[in-house]
Amino acid sequence: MSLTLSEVSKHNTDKSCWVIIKNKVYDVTDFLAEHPGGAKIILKYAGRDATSAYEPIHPPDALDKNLAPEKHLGDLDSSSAAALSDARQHRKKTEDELRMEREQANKPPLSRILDLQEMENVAHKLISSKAWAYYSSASDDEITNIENARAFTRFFFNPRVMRRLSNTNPSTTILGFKSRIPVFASGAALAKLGHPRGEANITEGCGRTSIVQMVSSNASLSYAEIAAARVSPDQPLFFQLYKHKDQSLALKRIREVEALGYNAIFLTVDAIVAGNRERDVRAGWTEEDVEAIAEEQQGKGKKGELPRKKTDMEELESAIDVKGTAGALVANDDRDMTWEETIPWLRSVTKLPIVIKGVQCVEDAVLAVEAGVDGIMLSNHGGRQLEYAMPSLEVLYRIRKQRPDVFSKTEVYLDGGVRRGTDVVKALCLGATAVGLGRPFLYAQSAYGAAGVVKLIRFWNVRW
Ligand code: HEM
Ligand SMILES: Cc1cc2nc3c(=O)[nH]c(=O)nc-3n(C[C@H](O)[C@H](O)[C@H](O)COP(=O)(O)O)c2cc1C
Repeated sequence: MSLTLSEVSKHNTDKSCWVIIKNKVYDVTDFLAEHPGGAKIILKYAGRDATSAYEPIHPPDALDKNLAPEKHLGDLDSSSAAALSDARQHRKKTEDELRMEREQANKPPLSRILDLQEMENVAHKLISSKAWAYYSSASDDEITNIENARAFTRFFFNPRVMRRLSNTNPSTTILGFKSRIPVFASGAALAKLGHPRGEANITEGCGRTSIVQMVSSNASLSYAEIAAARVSPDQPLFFQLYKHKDQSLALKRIREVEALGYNAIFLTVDAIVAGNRERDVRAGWTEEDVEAIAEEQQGKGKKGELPRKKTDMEELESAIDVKGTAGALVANDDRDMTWEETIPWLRSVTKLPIVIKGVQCVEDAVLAVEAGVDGIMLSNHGGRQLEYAMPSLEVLYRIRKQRPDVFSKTEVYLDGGVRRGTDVVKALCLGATAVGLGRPFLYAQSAYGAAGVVKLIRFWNVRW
């Protein structure tokens, strides 16, 4: 069936809500209540094109997976599609888009980038303010995020000399999978916000440098697309699991990644409620304001008549509470996970190795070992969840001091603030098997695609 813009525009309420995504029309009326991002955000696009809001934050298979075939109403007719494309092309660019274009033209060559901070600076200039806010923000006053990195500055080496070093080899194994250096990409959502190829850049970069990528449950490509981006079929991929509160949906997700050949499950346990990332929330408002101005300029606002200003109470109640880009990502997470029930359940449904991601104190490291997991990942989600969680490196140090037996019973990984080769070495000296990096991979792929990811790994002077 082919539909016109005018037909679609009639379905613009919660009683009948149609949206256009990439020239296809969907009836999302029944889905409104189920949407992890909330109904209001979809209603904002009811009866019109939602592509630009939808695309960067949803994997391409989200609609197929979640809407019954009869809700896929058909294509826009060719003249409507042409009208939409024309409107898109002639849309006045925002200040932010113009800035990004300017910066892209002046991007420094990758060979001139010497460290992760420079890579981050380039990414900051190139990506949208919304992407920057989502990637860089952390909870509340961002203390834990800052301290994650600063913790590394509190530990010094006790350097030993006169040891044979010409034949050193930094490679290791993580859960039995070979890794060129003891570093991997921690699962971080929505890589497409920073670069159109998104997570596939990280997959290719990790494949080329023989390190492992952990893929986020909230990746912006489908898990299949990411698996397909591997440089060889045996390139290992770990899967970061957000466990859905509906056990059968959680199982469906596990079965999907098992079938695709993913090699381990990293169950995230530190994000069962959304972190309070205020910079991320503010970025959403800026976007809304820009849209409102654009609509006014394109004559969609009610020109001539002064709209009645809402009372403060009306404004408060009608505001779309999207909690930033991140707010909805964990909306369906299981909030009742326990050591006693969740780990045995996970063990019973999968043979893949299980790692707990988000251990933040010595006591829980010990409980994780007792629960029999294959690895523990000391992480506070890059300071994005519980503010004043202790820096991951400090937790590692405390485990080393108080419960060194943990290291002989399971593999211990860490992420949060790792930015230099010396940070990696400090974590290894304290007993970690390997370390993960979150933001740096997002920045590297945003700025330079897969080449940026390769460069990021090469920063640590490992030549190949
Ligand atoms: C504009 C029209 C939109 C449509 C038609 C739409 C549709 C969908 C669909 C079909 C899903 C998959 C549900 C699932 O996997 O359980 C989904 C998930 C989601 N949506 Fe939307 N969405 C829209 C806008 C938005 C916006 C603007 C946001 C954020 C501010 C958002 C945030 C999310 C999140 C966080 C998820 C969960 C992703 C995941 O579980 O992988 N959506 N949406
Ligand atoms: C933008 C962004 C998205 C993230 N998404 C996820 C996610 O989907 N699942 C998850 O377990 N952790 C997620 N994390 C946390 C990372 O896996 C990792 O723990 C953290 O980024 C490490 O800190 P670092 O950024 O200082 O390296 C995310 C982090 C960032 C910055």
